[in-house]
Amino acid sequence: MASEAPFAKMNGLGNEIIVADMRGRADRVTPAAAIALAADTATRFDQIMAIHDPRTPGTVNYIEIINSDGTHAQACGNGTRCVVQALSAETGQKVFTFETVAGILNAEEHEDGTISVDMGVPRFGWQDIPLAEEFRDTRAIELQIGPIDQPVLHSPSVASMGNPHAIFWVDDDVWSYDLDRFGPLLENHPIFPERANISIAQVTSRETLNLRTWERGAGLTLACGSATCAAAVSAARTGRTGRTVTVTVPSGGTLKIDWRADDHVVMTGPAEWEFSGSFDPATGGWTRDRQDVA
Ligand SMILES: N[C@H](CCC[C@H](N)C(=O)O)C(=O)O
Repeated sequence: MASEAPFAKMNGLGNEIIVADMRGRADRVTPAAAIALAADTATRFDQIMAIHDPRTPGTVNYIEIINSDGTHAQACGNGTRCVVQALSAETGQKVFTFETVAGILNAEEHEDGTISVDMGVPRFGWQDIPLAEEFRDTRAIELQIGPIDQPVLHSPSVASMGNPHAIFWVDDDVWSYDLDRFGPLLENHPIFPERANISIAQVTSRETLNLRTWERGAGLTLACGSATCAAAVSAARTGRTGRTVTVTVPSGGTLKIDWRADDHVVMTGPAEWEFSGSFDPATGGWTRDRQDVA
């Protein structure tokens, strides 16, 4: 058995995150370990952010992102803020360049403790999402759920923030939809060969949105950073809002999204530490650090 690795249970606006310190070791967090940690109420999480030694000069760490079902994700905005806060608390460093499977990611902790993550450039081509068939205009694709002549949700915008997103626009309260019922059907719809994160968005002004997300591989979450970015850019490119918006997520918190003139999407918000422990990356067996016990 490999030795135990330190971890911190954190959250980004209620998005449940485990930051796993895998620096200085060659093993990986296994899908079995992820599934075991997700099944335990104390360590229940939406994503594990596994911090590994850097692979590329100019980056501080390689980060692997694992969903609660044991599958991998290419992006996790809320988790990235948690990684920044954990590393900043350890080293005092404020500006970071990470590498993920989707590329290079820059992030910065501000004086007030909030953290901005440059989530990169959104992609809108149907092959980039990816979709299973050609759609020239991904601002609204043909996809609906509910009765054929009276769909409950229809014509989502789709976007890639490194990971696939579909955003369904609604006029009324985002809470009036059974996302726990529609989410799994849409996540696994054949139009999305790599599945997709499914969101419902209500535009409340030129600068504000309400958003709920069913996450691929994790289900309903209290916040999803990359979905917030995908919703913000989709709202702007469909003329619903300007390029800077504040998005209210299910936890009641807000994320600020700025789709900059250079096409990069910058997400700003908080991160919160809950407790620390150590775990076995092969099995998910874990213990809480003693100083955390009241
Ligand atoms: N919670 C994450 C997104 C996780 C996306 C993941 N569920 C996927 O498979 O793409 C965030 O804050 O961006």
